[in-house]
Amino acid sequence: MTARSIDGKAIAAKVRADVAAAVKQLSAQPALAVVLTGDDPASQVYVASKGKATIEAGMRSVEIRLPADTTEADLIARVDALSRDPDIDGILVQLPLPKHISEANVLAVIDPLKDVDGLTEASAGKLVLGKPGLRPCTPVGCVILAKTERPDLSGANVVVIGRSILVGKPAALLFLEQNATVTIAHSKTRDLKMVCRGADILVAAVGRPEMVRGDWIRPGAIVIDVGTNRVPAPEKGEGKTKLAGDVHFAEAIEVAAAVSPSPGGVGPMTIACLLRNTVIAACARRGWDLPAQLAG
Ligand SMILES: Nc1nc(=O)c2c([nH]1)NC[C@@H]1CN(c3ccc(C(=O)N[C@@H](CCC(=O)O)C(=O)O)cc3)C=[N+]21
Repeated sequence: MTARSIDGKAIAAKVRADVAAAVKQLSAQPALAVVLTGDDPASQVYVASKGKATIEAGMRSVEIRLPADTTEADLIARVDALSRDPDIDGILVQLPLPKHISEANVLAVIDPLKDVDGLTEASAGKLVLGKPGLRPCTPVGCVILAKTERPDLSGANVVVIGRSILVGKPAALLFLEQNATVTIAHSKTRDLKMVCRGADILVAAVGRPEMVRGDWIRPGAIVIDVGTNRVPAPEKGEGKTKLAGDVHFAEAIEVAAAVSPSPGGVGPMTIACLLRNTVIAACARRGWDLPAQLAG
């Protein structure tokens, strides 16, 4: 059996079209600020695609690139200035930050009303409590992709590999909100392969290229690959690299019912959800009605 490859690009294009139509109805242009500190490879990929998508959706993109040796105090001052700037609607501080900077201290100065990444204590608290709020983009993208294959996730066994604040933890809570039975697996999980084999929906968010092999997957499962890893690609020429997911795609596609590939799956959805959150944040903060395209 060969599985379906879930077309994240096409599904994201639909979300982006809705966002662009919504933006046209607003009385001013929302602005999204992105702060990139240092040179994490997954973050570089993200920045490249994001600015372009923001402008295509009719919004303003502000990009702040800081060197890896930026001090925590400097970064906090920059983020704080964005929080106070009335013309900025969304703030995204790219993670991971360089080791000498406390992520918690930096995230703490993001105005929760501008928290389009859903990473502040206010947003995380709302997610845990089941209150409406800005939800993290990548996890929302995972749920949307899973639902294209299985619209009712109620009672599904979901295994999330990875417990990061950016993906694993919020993804688990969002699947729980869909009434799934959720397991969070991680580096200390015993017999990880067998845990994964119990999954109807397997979400891989570990950051280890092709770690999930065919025999980790239950026949007929839905596999969502969140990994964005840069790996050497000598076939493309010396010193060249390519993107690889956390899932061994060629093996997975032989076992699963559907596989969301990386690239081409969750990545484009992350960007689409970020644009969507920016419009939602702008409307809430500025007291505008949320255009119908983004309601619900
Ligand atoms: N605060 C924060 N929020 C994030 O959401 C966040 C972050 N930090 N740090 C870095 C990671 C990584 N990330 C990606 C998003 C989209 C693609 C993406 O669109 N990838 C394309 C590939 C594009 C290409 O081929 O160059 C795809 O998967 O098809 C990749 C990576 C978001 N991240």
